[in-house]
Amino acid sequence: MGTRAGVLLVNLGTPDDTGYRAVRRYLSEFLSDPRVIEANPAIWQPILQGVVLSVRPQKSGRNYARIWTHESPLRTYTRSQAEKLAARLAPNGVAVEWGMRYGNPSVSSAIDRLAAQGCDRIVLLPLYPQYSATTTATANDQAFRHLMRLRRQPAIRTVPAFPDHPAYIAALADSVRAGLDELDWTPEVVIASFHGLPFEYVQKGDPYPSECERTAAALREALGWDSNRLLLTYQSRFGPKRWLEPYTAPTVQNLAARGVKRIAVLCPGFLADCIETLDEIGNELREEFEQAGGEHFAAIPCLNDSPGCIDMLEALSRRELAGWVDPR
Ligand SMILES: C=CC1=C(C)c2cc3[nH]c(cc4nc(cc5[nH]c(cc1n2)c(C)c5CCC(=O)O)C(CCC(=O)O)=C4C)c(C)c3C=C
Ligand SMILES: [Fe+2]
Ligand SMILES: [Fe+2]
Repeated sequence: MGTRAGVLLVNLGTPDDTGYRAVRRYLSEFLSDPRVIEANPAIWQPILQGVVLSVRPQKSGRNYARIWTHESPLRTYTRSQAEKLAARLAPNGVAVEWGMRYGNPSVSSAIDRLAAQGCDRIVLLPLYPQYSATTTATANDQAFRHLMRLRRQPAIRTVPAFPDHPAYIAALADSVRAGLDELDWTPEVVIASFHGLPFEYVQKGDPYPSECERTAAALREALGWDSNRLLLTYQSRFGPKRWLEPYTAPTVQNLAARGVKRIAVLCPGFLADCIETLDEIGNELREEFEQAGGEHFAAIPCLNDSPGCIDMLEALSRRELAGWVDPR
């Protein structure tokens, strides 16, 4: 058997459909991950399986239905990113697969598909620019859990988070310029809204907020903007505890209350549009801004499968493939 390298893109995951059962199954897997909810399972599981999963899937399912195409957008974009990256790396004989930490296609099945293509060396690329134990680490955990069951284990390299990688920042800056060029108005303020995290996780050592700040700082520099023009906020608070601040929604409502009429919002922590960007920002936040007196609201799309995003994935992959395949 020769040697072959493969790249595995790992994203968060998404329900198979918007119905109660599928959303419940997905949320149950997601919210049972001890990397995500760091509570004692003996206490958390009864709460999760009881009150949380009897109410939340209905509400989430309705929200998913508002953004659903023939499937979840997160799945469409992650698949397309993998296909386009595969075309870039095929000349070097590198295989590319994609998997989801929760739901389908699973990380295990993706590793098996790479092995079936002869890959004995795998680059694991979690699709999160900013490191968090709740995302990056659990994506890698899931891959290693599968390797524990393999007699013939591939060699593995994990791609570190890339909060200010030049190709990432260039793609983001281009996406902001393109998003604003489409408007016939100019935003007074642009908001970079990142997914939030319980504050306690940061106190325990999760470096996530400083990674978000690195991204915001690099993006400001690329655009020539200061911190009044590009604000950093955190969205998607879940549960009663304190999460990272400032929260996105109250920030936007305060801006409107202070007379700001025109804002644009981007979500740099998400490489693919999903419920959090299309619905929570594109629908809910827009309504909240308008109800508070705002007049113009633009949601800038995620990098998705844009050429800039594929350039970035290719650069990250090639750096980690060094020594495994001939450069270019
Ligand atoms: C305690 C709960 C959660 C933590 C911690 C958390 C961290 C976290 N999540 C993302 C990226 C995504 N999250 C998405 C959806 C989502 N997240 C939570 C909860 C926590 N996330 C829930 C309950 C949900 C489901 C949606 C809902 O019911 O409203 C998604 C979108 C998935 C999709 O199908 O579209 C992404 C992507 C990051 C980056 C992060 C920590 C940094
Ligand atoms: Fe989340
Ligand atoms: Fe949300």
